[in-house]
Amino acid sequence: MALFLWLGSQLSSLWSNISVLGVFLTVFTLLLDFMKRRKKWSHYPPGPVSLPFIGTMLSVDFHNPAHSFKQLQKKFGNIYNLQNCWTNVVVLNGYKAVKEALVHKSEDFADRPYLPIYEHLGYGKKSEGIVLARYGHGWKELRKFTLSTLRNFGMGKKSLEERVVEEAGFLCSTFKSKEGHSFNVHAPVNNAVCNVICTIVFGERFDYNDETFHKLLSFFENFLKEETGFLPQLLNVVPVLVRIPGLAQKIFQSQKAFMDFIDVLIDKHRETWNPAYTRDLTDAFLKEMEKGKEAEENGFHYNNLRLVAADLFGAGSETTTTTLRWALLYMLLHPEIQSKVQAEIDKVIGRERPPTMKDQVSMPYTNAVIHEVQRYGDIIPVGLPHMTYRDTELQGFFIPKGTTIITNLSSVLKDETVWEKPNEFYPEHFLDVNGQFVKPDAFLPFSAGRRVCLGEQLARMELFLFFTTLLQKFTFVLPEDQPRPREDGHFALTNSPHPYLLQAVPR
Ligand code: HEM
Repeated sequence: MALFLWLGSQLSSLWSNISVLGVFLTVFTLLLDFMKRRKKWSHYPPGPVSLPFIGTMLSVDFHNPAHSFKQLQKKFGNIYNLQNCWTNVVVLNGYKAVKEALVHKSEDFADRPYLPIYEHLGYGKKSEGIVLARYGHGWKELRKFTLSTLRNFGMGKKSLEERVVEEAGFLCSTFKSKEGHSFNVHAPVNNAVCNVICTIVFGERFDYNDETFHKLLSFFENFLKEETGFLPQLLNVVPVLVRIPGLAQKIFQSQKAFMDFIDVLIDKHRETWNPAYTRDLTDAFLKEMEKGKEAEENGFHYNNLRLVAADLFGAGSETTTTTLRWALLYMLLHPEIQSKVQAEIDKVIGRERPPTMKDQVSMPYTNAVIHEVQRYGDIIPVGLPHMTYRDTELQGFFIPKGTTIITNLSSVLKDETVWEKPNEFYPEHFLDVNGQFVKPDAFLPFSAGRRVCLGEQLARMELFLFFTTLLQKFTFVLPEDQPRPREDGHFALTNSPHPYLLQAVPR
């Protein structure tokens, strides 16, 4: 009995000790969390109340961040702060704030935050590719190399232009094979756009019916879905979670499969490599790698080759495909605009000769329509995350080094202080009173400054050549049995149209 009493008293004292310890730990953790979230700076941008541990993450719908950012802009103004757990985030809204940061203070805002969710793909301190690379020597070297290689392969010159025109021909044949029946343009347009990147990176294109090609494209589509929503955001700011063995591979299966695919293509390529003859970007990269230690230190090693190839696929395919899908959707919704574009094509190019980039200057209306598709389609609404490279100041606010910056491009492309009809499809935004093409400064779908889209020239060439070739050969109509397509988009890093069907009637 005495033993039981003694045990009981020991247990109760242990329990009260545990309780005290628990209370102490809770208070300590809350205090630590409070200290980490406390802003010690004066003139820091305002923002919503930050909750323990999760900060302001509940203030943002990560499936539609542009909408949340717009609501927060109404409350806190053009520059406000958010807190993803303990990561400081500042969101920039409207043309003035975004331009001042990206253009006038370009270097201050040129860094990228480190994103641990990509570690399982081989991304790390010495292998960053271009898109996610921290601002510095390695990024500069790879960006310079990629830009000059693209240029040498004809970016802005005739040979790449010819390849795009040829690909537009294949795309037209696929549309023609539908014989006027309703179909979804997503897959064929994606095939055509991916083939342009494939030609640049691996020197070859795929047949649209190729099984391997279909697999690659479906991995990539899921790749984007996997990095959308609350969970990836959480894993990026609490990296210890993403480093739990096997977890990233499980959550990001398609990303891994996509990367494995890139590895197979590079390995196949290496087998047939001849240093005397550069076929494509992979060959040019392999040649740099041969230059030895210095080249390796500049970032020319195998892992970066995989990441640069993946970057070009990632950044260059979905973006252009989505823009073209919006373009055809707007033609269905605005047949009178489609007719005006076709009239200009008939006048300047005719029905037979393929379009060339030289035609662009003589086609202000078509050019205005393509620009308006990019503005209104708003395909990368919240840009890619930047990070401050040093302490800086913006419109009277202090922003410390290492702050994650969101450049809300949607708020620029639809800035009510700049555009006459921000929420309508209105090609006249890009025409002067004489019907000549003009480009307002707030046209920033490719962003601006040091991290401006590296593929802008290529993308603009693809948009012009694919769009004019398609409208030269077909009139796009809404099938009678189909509802009017939705004009609002679906967000998964890009803002893309909901699936729709059309009929391509040969002209
Ligand atoms: C309509 C098509 C496209 C749009 C709207 C677009 C838009 C963008 C945007 C908004 C960024 C982020 C810039 C920033 O961080 O401020 C970006 C970055 C980038 N884009 Fe594009 N892009 C398009 C096509 C392409 C193509 C075809 C390529 C490839 C050849 C490409 C390669 C890149 C790369 C490599 C970056 C990262 C640049 C860096 O961090 O230095 N893009 N793009």
